[in-house]
Amino acid sequence: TLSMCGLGWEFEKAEDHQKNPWHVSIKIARPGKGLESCKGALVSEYFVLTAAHCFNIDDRAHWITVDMGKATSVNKVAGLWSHPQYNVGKLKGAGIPEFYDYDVALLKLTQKVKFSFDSRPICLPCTEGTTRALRKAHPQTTCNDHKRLLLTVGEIPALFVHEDRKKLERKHVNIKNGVKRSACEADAKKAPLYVNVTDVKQVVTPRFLCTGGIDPVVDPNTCKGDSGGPLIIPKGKRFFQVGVISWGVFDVCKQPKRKAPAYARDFHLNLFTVLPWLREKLAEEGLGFI
Ligand SMILES: CO[C@H]1CCN(Cc2c(C)cc(C)c3[nH]ccc23)[C@H](CO)C1
Repeated sequence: TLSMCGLGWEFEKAEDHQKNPWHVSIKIARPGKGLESCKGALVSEYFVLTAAHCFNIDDRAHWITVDMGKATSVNKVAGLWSHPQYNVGKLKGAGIPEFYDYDVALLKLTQKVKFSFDSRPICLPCTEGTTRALRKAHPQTTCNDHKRLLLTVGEIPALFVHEDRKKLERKHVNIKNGVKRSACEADAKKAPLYVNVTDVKQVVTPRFLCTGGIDPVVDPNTCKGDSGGPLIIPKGKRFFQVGVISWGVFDVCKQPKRKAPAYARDFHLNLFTVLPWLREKLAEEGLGFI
């Protein structure tokens, strides 16, 4: 059957993971180095989409586990593919210690996920599932139509999910995709590691979507632990992933008492900018890329 992507159970009594059935928690247990955690989104029967910066070059698949919220099982990982153009140290020579361009990765699970109330994939751009979910299912629907419908020019209402002690909280933000975009991106220079940045375009490449700040409204900010989670556009009771949480200027979880400054912005990898890589890696998943 054609599994419906991006469908969450909206009943008030529904469990968090039934409301956000794509949300996964990723743990990396490096021998002798403790535990690192990130978030991700289930995007097909075998694949989870997350951020490349969650992993090191020498991380092994068998150090990674994926938790979908069911108390019982965690999933083991058969493979890890970071985007080939991701290179965190690329600008070290220019005094820029961390570079987040192309910050996206796919994990392949060892077992196929049986879709259920609390495990179901989110809709990805330029797939048949998204065409159906957008109710634009006339055969001529193109990938550009998806972009036009999802990434409208202006402020785009979006959300991400923050996980706090197993509780999932939806955080509502605005993607600055119009006249407010350059102000959003300019605040990247306020990040602690970016004191040597002369032109913000060195670190905010065309691969990013920008949220946060206080204009038009105060946006909640991401924490380091939110890395890899999906940036989601809700549309007509369905949920579409347009970004991957990549990095932020200010980690609100590090200083929970402190109010986030107006320059606290968050940057997300725009999935429309990595479609060839997504198509290639997910070619066998039956997502029907258009
Ligand atoms: C360029 O300099 C900054 C890069 C990233 N930042 C850490 C960080 C990461 C890695 C990932 C996500 C999702 C974050 N959300 C908020 C902070 C934050 C720190 C600032 O806290 C330094």
